Order: sequence, then structure tokens, then C-alpha cells
Amino acid sequence: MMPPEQETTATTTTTPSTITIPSPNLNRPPETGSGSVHAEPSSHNNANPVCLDQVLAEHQPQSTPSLKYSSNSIFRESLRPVTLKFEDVGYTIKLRSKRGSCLVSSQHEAKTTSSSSRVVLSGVSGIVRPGELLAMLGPSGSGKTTLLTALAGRLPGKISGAISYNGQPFSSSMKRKTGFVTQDDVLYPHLTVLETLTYAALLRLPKKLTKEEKIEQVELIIMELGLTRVRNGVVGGPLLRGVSGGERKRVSIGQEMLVNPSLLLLDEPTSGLDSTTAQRIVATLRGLARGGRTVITTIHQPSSRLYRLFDKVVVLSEGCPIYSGHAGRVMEYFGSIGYAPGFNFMNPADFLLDLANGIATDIKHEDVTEFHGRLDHHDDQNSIKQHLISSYKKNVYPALKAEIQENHKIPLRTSSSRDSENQWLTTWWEQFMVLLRRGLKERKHESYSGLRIFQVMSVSFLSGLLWWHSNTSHIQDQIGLLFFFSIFWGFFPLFNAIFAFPQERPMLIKERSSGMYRLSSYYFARVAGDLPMELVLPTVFVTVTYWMGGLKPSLITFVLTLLIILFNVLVSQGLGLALGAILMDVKQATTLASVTMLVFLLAGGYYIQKVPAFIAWLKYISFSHYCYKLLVGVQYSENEFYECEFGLHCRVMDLPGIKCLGLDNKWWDVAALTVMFVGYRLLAYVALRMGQPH
Ligand SMILES: Nc1ncnc2c1ncn2[C@@H]1O[C@H](COP(=O)(O)OP(=O)(O)OP(=O)(O)O)[C@@H](O)[C@H]1O
Repeated sequence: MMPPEQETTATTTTTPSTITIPSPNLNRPPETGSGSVHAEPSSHNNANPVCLDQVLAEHQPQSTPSLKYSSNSIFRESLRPVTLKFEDVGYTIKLRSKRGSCLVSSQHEAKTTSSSSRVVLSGVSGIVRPGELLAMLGPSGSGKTTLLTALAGRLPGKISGAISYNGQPFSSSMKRKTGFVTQDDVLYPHLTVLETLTYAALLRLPKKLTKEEKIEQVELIIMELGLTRVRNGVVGGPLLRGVSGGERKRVSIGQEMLVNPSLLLLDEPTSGLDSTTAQRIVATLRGLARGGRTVITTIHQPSSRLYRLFDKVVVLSEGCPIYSGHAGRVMEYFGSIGYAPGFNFMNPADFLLDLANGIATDIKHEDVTEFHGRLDHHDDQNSIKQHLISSYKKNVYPALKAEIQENHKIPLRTSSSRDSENQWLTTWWEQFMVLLRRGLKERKHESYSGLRIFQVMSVSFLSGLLWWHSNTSHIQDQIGLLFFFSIFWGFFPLFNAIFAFPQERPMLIKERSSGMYRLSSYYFARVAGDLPMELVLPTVFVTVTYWMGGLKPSLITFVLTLLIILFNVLVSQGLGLALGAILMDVKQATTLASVTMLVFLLAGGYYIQKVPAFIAWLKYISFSHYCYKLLVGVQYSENEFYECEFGLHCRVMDLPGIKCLGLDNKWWDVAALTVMFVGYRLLAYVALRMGQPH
């Protein structure tokens, strides 16, 4: 609903024409009572009355943010205010097939754009100062997320135009001053709200703060974001019911607020939320902005109540700007170029979205049918969009450009202050320990899942029964059991490890983009965290099956058998990690892994003894082959005899299956497994590093 003072302006209807407005500075706040949509927000807010009412009551002209909050509040003043300027930002993506492109490109610049690329953003400019809340509006697919990601310094590929932060390009120190909340909340579903925020605090807050001080910050965030009621509830996700969508969104915002960011960017923080919750979130953002932060958010369909909380708006239509400036002057501007809402009490955001879609509601109420009939007229819509874009270029852009190019005083910094900003906030060991604890907590349900234990134990007992008390008179069966050990404990850890990195990729990208930790500390924590369960299950399995299956009743042989299998598990896990990290796609990785393991199984030396020479080398790359060879080697000695026929004893070494395997050179087999153990893990690390955003 449009505020009363706006309605008077909005009723004036003019046909789109070549009206020029006298070079307004739309980035300056409107004069009081000048037909602005910018009004004091109402203070209705029941959910967190004290805090948010304070925030709303705090509403001051943004040039002089007056702060009444204690130094502990999340609404406290930002330590390093950031002025963000972006000029003529453009972004083009390469496409596999020819598709539509930015309106301007498709109609006017098509010649200069190759058929396999698409313009997502073109000529977008703006300026946001500390204390301001800027909203990006536009229809779905208009490029809001792309622009936001570009402003957060996280867009891969080449961006044209200029983006500056206090007059400087994006840097690693700016990265740590920036909070970025993505549209989809990237959170660990099994952690509670308190745990999620605590781990984030331990990783993101500087080492000069004690653990208690970091936890104090977490408590503060929980209180100020109204999460006290759900502090011990699990966050949840698509497969696990947890806290509500709005609460989850607030947890995401809280994670970013912990570091008191100077620049906060949020992608559709209100999508899917009821209007009261949306109002609360935007009011919180406004409060944060008033603390001297620069806050930018994309928003889909804000109510007029929400719209009033924005200081500035950028309106995009197919990647091209049709407005960039003060939110309160938007109706005045569009009115002056011939567009005004046809309905009384129209939400300004609806009006802007209609315009961005090329729909001018400059019609009387009784013409509604005709209006809807016209929605299909693409030519009309395109010409309206064209007119809006050219009007922006003529009327808005020159003043905006002059303002962006105004000399900005860059504060002098000594090299020591720059260095200290670029250093990691916590030590390698601290990062490793926090990530290890967090990983163990998050994955304990998965690692110790009853299903997984049942799977291993049932196979263990079943094979124990099948090989029940076998002895050397059935030596072929016994070596079959040893081969089964090497294959089962090759497949199982391999397929478990494949999921590790592809599943964690969004979290890794998010956290590494905010400079939270080193890749090496994450990697070692992840690998170490998986070890306990990866080693406990095979230990139990081997203990049960070994003694049930009647293998050599010697403690030393049993321990050696167990150690060989555990080593095999680690090598196989390494291969799984490497495949997952290289392909980053579970489907592709599992397909490749199953082919690899089948080859290893066939080349392992159990099924085929006479392999053609040209392909015999395959066994040398099969870790199952080395494992099997070692298992046979510790089970039987070269001078051992077995009962080959009734009353007749033969040398173990003369059994064809063992003879072609060879029981000598055990240390070479151990060395080959060691090379694979290190090599696969190194490969996984390098693949992860290469897939990281810079
Ligand atoms: N990497 C990419 N590959 C293919 N298309 C892309 C890529 N990045 C952006 N696009 C396209 O660019 C357009 C703008 O995308 P963007 O996500 O920025 O839109 P949006 O305004 O945020 O949409 P929504 O409101 O639906 O989230 C879309 O049509 C999208 O498909």
C-alpha cells in the first residue's frame, strides 16, 4: 500500500514520452514532505519487542547515525565504515547454446555479442555509503544475485566496469570485513543454533579474544536476533526438520554478524517468510546499517511497509538498470518521465517490478481488462523497457557517475596494519581443532548410524558362518576369505569417502570465501574426523570373521592381518577422497569408482592366474592386489604344508593360486601401498585447492 503522501504524486498519469527531468541527484535523500515514499516505519513488532523496537526507534537520517547501543550490541558502530561504489558493471557468461540475452544487447548490441555468450549485467552503477540500506529489485532472472555476488567479490569470471571499496579494489582484508548471506542457507543441519554460531565465532573472531569472550558474542547475537527460544534446537535442512525458515535465515545472518562486518550483503533474506518475519529481518538490517555499516540486499516482492525501510534502490530489468538512487525519490522520478501507477494505494515495489517487466500501469481502473490483455504484447513491453533504460542513461546516470567519481579520500595505512589485516585470525592448530570437533559432531549420526553398523556386522557374521572353522585342508576356501577381506574393505571405505567433498562443497566455498580457515586445516580435520569410524568397523569385522572363519590361530598373524586391512582401508579412503575432490560430482565419482574397483578386483590375482602380458601390469596399480598378497603372505609361510588330498601333504607354495602371487618381497608391497596412501591424499588436496575460489 502506498503511503498517503505518495498517493497524490502517483495519480498523475502521463504517457511515456521524451520528458527530461532537471538532472536530479537521486542518491541524495528526499526533502521532507516532498512526496516521498520514505516514511518512518511503524513500530509494531511483537516477536522481539525490546531490540527491534529500539532499532526502529533508532531511525535517523543516515548521514548522522546516532547510536545508543552499548559497545556489546550487534547494532554497535562499525569499526571500519566502507563506501561501496560501482560503475558500469557488466557481466557476460558463456553459454553452450544460443539463448536470449539482456534486452539492450539483444536489440542494440547483438552484433557485438557472440551467439554463445549472454549478457547478465550491463552498465549497472550505484553508490552505497555507511549507514545506508540498499535494496536491489527486479523480476526473477534480472541479475540481482549476480550483481550482489559481484559486489561481494565472489563472482568468478571477468566483470567489466569498476567496483571500489573506500576507493580500493576488493582485497583479502575487505573479504574479512564483508558478510555475505546467500539465498539458500548453507548450514550444517545436525548442529544446534548455539553450536553453529559458537563454531563460527571460534573460527572467525580474532585470537586476541578469549574463548569466553567469543561465546559471549554468540550469546549476544542469539539474544539480539531473537533466537533464544530455539538456541538448542537443531538447525535442520531439506531432510531433517529443524528450526523454522525465518530462524534459519537469522542464524545465517548471525554467523555474518559475529565479525561485525562493515559491508553486509544478503541475497533474498526474506524469501519464503511471512510478512511479519520479513519485516523483522529488514528492520534488523536497517538497524545494522544505522550502526555505520553498508548493507545491500536483494529482495523479491517487498510489501510497501518493507519498502519504506530502504534508503536506496537499484531496479534491474534483464540485467540493465532502470533506476539507481534514493528509494524515496523513485515515484517522483518515474512520474517525471511519464510513468505513474494507475491504481491508488499501489505498493511502490509492485509498481517498480511492473515497470521492470515492461508493464506500465498508466491506465484507469475501468481499463483493467484491457490492461491484462496487453500483458502479452511483448513489443509494447520491450519498447517500455527500452524507454526506461534510455531514460535512466539520460536522466539518472550522469548525476550518479559524477557522484561516484567524486574524489574519495583513501585513508593512509601503514604496511604493518595491512599485514595484520591479511593474517589469519586464528592459528592453524585452533582451526584444525575447531573443524575437527565440528565435523565429529555434525557427522556422528552418519558415522555411527545403526544402518551402517548393521550392514557391516551382518556381512561379518554371514561370512563367518560361510567360512565356519575352515582349515588348511580347504586352503582354496581360506585364500578366498582373505581375498574377500581385501575387496570388501576396498569397496566400503571408497564409496563412503567419495561423498565427503562433493557434499561439503557449498559450505567449503562459503567459509573459505569469508577467509575463515586455511584449506589445509580443513582438509586434515576432515580426513582425521572420518578415521575413528573408518577404523573401528573393519576392526570389529576382522575380529569376528577371522576367528569364526578358522584362520591361523595365532595372535601375531591376527594382528598383522588386521593392520594390513586397516592400511588397505586408508588407501581406499584416499582414492575415494581424490575421486570426489577431482570430479565434485557424486554420480560421476561413484561410477568411476565402481569401474576402478571392478578392475582392481579382476586384476587382484585371485580370479585369473594367467593374465596376458600386455595387460598384466594392471595388478600393479591395484591396492587390493597388494593387500591380498600381504594377507596370504602373513597367513602362510613358504615352508608350510597343507593336506592337498586325503593323507597327502603338499607345499603351500606349490598351490597355483599362491605360486603365481609369490609370497616374497612383502616390504615392496607395503611400500607400494604407502605410495598410494600418500599419493591419493595429495591428489585430493591438490584437486580441492584447484577448485577453490581465489
Ligand atoms: N553461471 C551462470 N550460468 C548460466 N546462467 C547464469 C549464470 N549466472 C547467471 N545466469 C543467468 O543470469 C540471469 C540472472 O541470474 P540471477 O540469479 O542473477 O537473477 P536474479 O535476479 O537473482 O533471479 P532470482 O530473483 O530468480 O533469484 C539468469 O537468467 C541466470 O540464469
